[in-house]
Amino acid sequence: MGEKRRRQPDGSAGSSAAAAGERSLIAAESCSSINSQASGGELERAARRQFQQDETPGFVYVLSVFSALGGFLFGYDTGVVSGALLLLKRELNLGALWQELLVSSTVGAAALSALAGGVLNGLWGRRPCILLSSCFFIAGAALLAAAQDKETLLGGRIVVGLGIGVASMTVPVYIAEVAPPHLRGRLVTINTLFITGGQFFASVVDGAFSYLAKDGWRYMLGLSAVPAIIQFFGFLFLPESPRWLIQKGQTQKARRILSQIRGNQTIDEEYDSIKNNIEEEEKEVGAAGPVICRMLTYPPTRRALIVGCGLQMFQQLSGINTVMYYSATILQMSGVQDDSRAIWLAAVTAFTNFLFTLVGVWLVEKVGRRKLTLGSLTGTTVALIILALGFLLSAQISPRVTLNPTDPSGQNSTCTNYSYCNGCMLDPDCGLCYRLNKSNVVESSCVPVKKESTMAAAWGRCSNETRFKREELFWAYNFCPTPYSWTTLLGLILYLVFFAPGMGPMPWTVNSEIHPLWARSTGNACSSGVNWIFNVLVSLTFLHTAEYLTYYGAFFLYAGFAGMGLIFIYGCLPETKGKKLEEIESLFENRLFWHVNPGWREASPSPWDSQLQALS
Ligand SMILES: O[C@H]1[C@H](O)[C@@H](O)[C@H](O)[C@@H](O)[C@H]1O
Repeated sequence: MGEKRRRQPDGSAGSSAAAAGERSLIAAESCSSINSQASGGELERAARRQFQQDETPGFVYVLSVFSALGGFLFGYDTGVVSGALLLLKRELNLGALWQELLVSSTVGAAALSALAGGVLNGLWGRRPCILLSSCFFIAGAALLAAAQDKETLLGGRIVVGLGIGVASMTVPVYIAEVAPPHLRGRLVTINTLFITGGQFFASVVDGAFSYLAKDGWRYMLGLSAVPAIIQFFGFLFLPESPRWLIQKGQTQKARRILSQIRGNQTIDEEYDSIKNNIEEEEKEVGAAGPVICRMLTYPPTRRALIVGCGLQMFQQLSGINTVMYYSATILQMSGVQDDSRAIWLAAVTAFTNFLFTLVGVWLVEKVGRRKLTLGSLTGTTVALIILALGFLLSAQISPRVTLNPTDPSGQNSTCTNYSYCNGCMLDPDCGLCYRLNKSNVVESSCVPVKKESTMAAAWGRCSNETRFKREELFWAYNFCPTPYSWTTLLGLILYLVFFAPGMGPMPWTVNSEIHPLWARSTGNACSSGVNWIFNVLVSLTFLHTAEYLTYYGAFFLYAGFAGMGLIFIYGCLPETKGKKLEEIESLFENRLFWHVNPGWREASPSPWDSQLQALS
């Protein structure tokens, strides 16, 4: 199979590209004869414009945007819950266990349904799976908005999670299968742009409805029905992936859809190449036995699976979701005291993530997947070290506890045993009550936190919010007032600036393209499952990790994981930019880590590059 692929013209982007290329060549030639003075730059731009016009009919964008609504819902539903919980815990009197259940049930359900989504994608196709996920989103939103008790809320969050899992594994695959090679990376990355856009929108909605103390959460959780309904009706009219149809032998329908997607181009060569590839793969790997077993016993697909799952694992191990889910807490720890100010600053964090994912959309087809991921993870590692140093500095100059009041009920509390704020901050049951003299902490005491709200102490000077504010007392839960807070803030911003363009989107983008068609659904199901499982592990253990290792220890740990990720990516991730999906399997013919394959570093020339070569 590798042999045959090598016989294909190197770097060619397929038949449609060739056909379109011919037209662009003619166009560019006539252009140069009209104006023989035209500079190389103008000629290049003209050829590129012409080529891209022919190559990318608007329909591909319509398909991508409608399917990426699944990404938007993934981001919205995972992001909105933190704000909704602030209101819910007061209205329904939710304890810590129920709060954790409402957050992690969604992510757990997403992990299971992403894994099951592989089978469904193979059996039913991509379109029914996208429709199914929008049904889950609509049903979940309705349940949540109408919930009268916490059990219904839990049911709604599980249903939403089922939708997220199926969408997260299907959408990138669908977009990759309908996109032309030169735009595939960019279009799949748009899905992650929609994820981070959903997270940002959720934080704005959280901020806006946080003032509506009664029922505000119903709007927050129910609003996601709107994009889900749009997606559902849109997809009733949108087509199945032609690659999946060819695999299932529905060749006539596949041809019709392929020509609809490719607009005015001839599709014969693209169609033949997909079809030959499927036939060859069946001959070589056989069609018997479960797909996962065939993937594991055939070296190129086994390697692609390791790379795909490894990328998703390191994405989560570098701590993105502790930063996203706990950004309000991190900001409070760095000294932002007010609850609603922290919510709005968390919206700024989400916006930074969104904005820099946009940079990734722009860069992915320019610098390629490999360089983008390596650069992004290097910056992320440095930012994690800065974050950790910020916490370390804060811990080292942690203010002393100077007062030791006794519990009026006579009970012994561990809080009053701490002599420094740092110990007090790391104990989830305690907070620091203090006064400020200029910027120095004075008259400080470590006392138990109220059970119902972390905004005040259980007893003593800081137990009544309005009173202690009037008396110019401050209450610090989860943070210590120090002059080094800005280091943490800087680390947080730098983290997002580096993470968002590469490590955020590339694991999804690369996974959508590295598996051959017969293994694509299963490969993506496994890697998305790994993503969700590590998401749960990292976000659920964050607070405990911080308790045992301290905050700086936790962030040094994530920096260590990110460093390991760098070695993994350097040794294993090939460049897939500009390659046809059918060509990519040959990149995994060599053993991982064996030597860094020189072919990996440089992307093959893009289709219009070869046209320009022909012109010169
Ligand atoms: O790629 C996405 C994105 O980076 C999100 O911000 C994050 O919350 C997800 O876990 C991740 O998979």
